[in-house]
Amino acid sequence: MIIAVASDHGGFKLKLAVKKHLIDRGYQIVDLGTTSEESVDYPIYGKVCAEAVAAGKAPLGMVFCGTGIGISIAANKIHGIRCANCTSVEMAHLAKQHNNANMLAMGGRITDEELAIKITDEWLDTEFESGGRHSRRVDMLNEM
Ligand SMILES: O=C(CO)[C@H](O)[C@H](O)[C@H](O)COP(=O)(O)O
Repeated sequence: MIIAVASDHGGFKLKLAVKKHLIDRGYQIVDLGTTSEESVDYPIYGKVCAEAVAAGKAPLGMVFCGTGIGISIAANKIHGIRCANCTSVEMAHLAKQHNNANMLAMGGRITDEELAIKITDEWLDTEFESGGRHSRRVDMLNEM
């Protein structure tokens, strides 16, 4: 499976760590930037990654900034994107089980690499609980 990833400068190092883990797990990664810790603007990278997911170039996307907040806000501007900014394994579990989040955001200045990898694995390995109230609510989001 392909996963699109992107970050600003604040999430750059965490993106590299998570990217390595994803490659070790057998995923194919499309890295849409940034390419260093030089200061850049997170809306650009949230948008480009979300557009790749919305266009079907990758079924899932991951974005990283200093807090995960700005880049997730940017990603959620794109139709069809449900980007969850997660700081715990439980949030990652529910983001997939209830919200069917197709993008995960994390903050390089908030979450250390070890926890970020646990959050990533939980999000990837949890199934969406489809067919009931959660499907109805996700359908409502998709209609907005
Ligand atoms: O967290 C972020 C946006 O929500 C960014 O990654 C930055 O950390 C934040 O905007 C601060 O930016 P700075 O230019 O590195 O001070």
